[in-house]
Amino acid sequence: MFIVTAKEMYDIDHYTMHEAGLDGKILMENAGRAISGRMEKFMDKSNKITVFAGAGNNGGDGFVIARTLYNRSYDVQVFQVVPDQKITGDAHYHKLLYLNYGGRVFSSDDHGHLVSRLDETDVIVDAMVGIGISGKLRAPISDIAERINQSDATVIAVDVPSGLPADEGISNFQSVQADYTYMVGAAKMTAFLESTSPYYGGWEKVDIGFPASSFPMCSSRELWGEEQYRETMPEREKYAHKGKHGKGLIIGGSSKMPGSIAMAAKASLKAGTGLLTVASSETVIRMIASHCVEAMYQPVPESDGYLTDDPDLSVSDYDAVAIGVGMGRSNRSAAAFRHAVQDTNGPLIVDADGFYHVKPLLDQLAQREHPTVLTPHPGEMAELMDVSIPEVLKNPFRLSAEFAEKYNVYVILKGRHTLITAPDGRQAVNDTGNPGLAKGGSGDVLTGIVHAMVMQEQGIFQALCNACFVHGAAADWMVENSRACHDLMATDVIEGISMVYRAIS
Ligand SMILES: NC(=O)C1=CN([C@@H]2O[C@H](COP(=O)(O)OP(=O)(O)OC[C@H]3O[C@@H](n4cnc5c(N)ncnc54)[C@H](OP(=O)(O)O)[C@@H]3O)[C@@H](O)[C@H]2O)[C@@H](O)CC1
Ligand SMILES: Nc1ncnc2c1ncn2[C@@H]1O[C@H](COP(=O)(O)OP(=O)(O)O)[C@@H](O)[C@H]1O
Ligand SMILES: [K+]
Repeated sequence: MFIVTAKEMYDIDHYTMHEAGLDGKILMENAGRAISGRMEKFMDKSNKITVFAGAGNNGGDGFVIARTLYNRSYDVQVFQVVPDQKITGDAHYHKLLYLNYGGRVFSSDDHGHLVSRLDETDVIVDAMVGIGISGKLRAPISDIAERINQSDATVIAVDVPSGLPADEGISNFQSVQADYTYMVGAAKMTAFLESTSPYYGGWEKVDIGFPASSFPMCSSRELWGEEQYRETMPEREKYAHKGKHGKGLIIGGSSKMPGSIAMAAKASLKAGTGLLTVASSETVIRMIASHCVEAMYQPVPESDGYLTDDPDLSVSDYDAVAIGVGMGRSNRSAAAFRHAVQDTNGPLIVDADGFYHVKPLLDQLAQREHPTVLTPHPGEMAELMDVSIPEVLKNPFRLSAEFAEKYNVYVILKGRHTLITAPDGRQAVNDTGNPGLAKGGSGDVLTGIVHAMVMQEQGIFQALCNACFVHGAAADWMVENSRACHDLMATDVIEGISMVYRAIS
């Protein structure tokens, strides 16, 4: 499923109507029909349905929904939230059809009727404003949005909850709070931002006949889910040997944080790494070796509990190197990062305090021949980019794309909706995971899975998307079957990897 900005959606519309030749009235008919069919799961014939229709094509969708439901004998009324003369074009055509079928349209200026109808309404259809919104909701629609939000009815939004644009970058907004949103044709960016996604309620996408080819032409952003995982995740060959599945190195740990590297190492092995070496201090190795007996261990010197560089550590001998987990921010470790950045001869994954150490090396990352993968959460991303955390949360798509391109890195911006960005601008949002992951150690597990995935036979971008998918799906499986969000531990997530691999292939 593609994720679009308003411009990209309008480009898809334009291509469909003007290149492929499908009439806009038919698109609107398809949208309204698809949504009215699906929303029947929220209601029965005894329910009262009230459609709020605006002036644009979003309102047009509302008139099609009203006609379709009216024609199926539902008790439907439409409240038009703009004067008659504002309804033009395809929306006007569908308003007339609805009237010709016997439907009734009322003005939202008739407050008495509006209030009494809202009191008895079971289902509200919000078709006031879609992706054509500019700025904050204006009166009277802003007042009606408030009334809708106070009502007890089930609120179904058409395309977007009125008040939200498709694009990221907003902070001052007012929106209808939907229980469920039917997004037309493609998912909209704001469905994945922390501040706006809750207004969508549950959601799904409805297909209305846009040519499949129009989406990749206009957007390079997609939602990554089970379908994409199944399509891209490589099978293990019958004659596979351990060398085929990656000889990996993980460098990290400090005496204060020995567990991080243990979890990353276990997750890497669980996720499929053929042969794993853990480079850490002797102190850390003594603490963790019995917890991950499958790994090999390479002691490196330490100072005051922090790793220092070991010039004899042959990072170039490995297929992928992950560095940073549990390492801390001591300048004693800086040389170890320079060494890894200069000499690693394959994908290099940097996580956690590693960002502190690679920030001065970003220009060197840009010159690397092999992929570099950074896995920050929003706080770490803000620090890397010298912007505030609210700025990152407001513009995750744009900031990730700018950073990835500038420094030639892959960025995994972690969160409820983890965003994966390639240096060429491709982006994917991972669909799996739950609040049980909001616990120290979850990120270390992700690093281990990423480390394993980049060594399997798949494109690097797919590998990162599949790593995020497996990480979230493992947590989901555990929460559905044997844990709750409260007690889910990062080590449980490692256990869940097996369940994902067994259940989905
Ligand atoms: N072929 C297609 O195009 C298809 C489009 N589709 C559907 O169309 C939707 C896009 O339609 P669209 O482009 O007509 O814009 P739309 O979202 O209805 O908004 C425009 C209206 O909103 C108003 N308005 C703006 N800002 C406002 C504010 N702050 N506060 C209050 N009002 C505000 C603005 O008023 P004005 O500024 O003109 O006075 C104007 O009346 C899309 O989301 C999908 O549902 C599907 O059917 C598939 C086919
Ligand atoms: N509410 C949530 N829903 C889904 N995934 C989440 C949620 N909270 C955290 N995660 C995931 O958990 C991981 C947390 O990583 P991070 O913050 O680096 O943790 P730590 O460094 O403490 O191990 C990320 O992969 C993130 O996407
Ligand atoms: K809407």
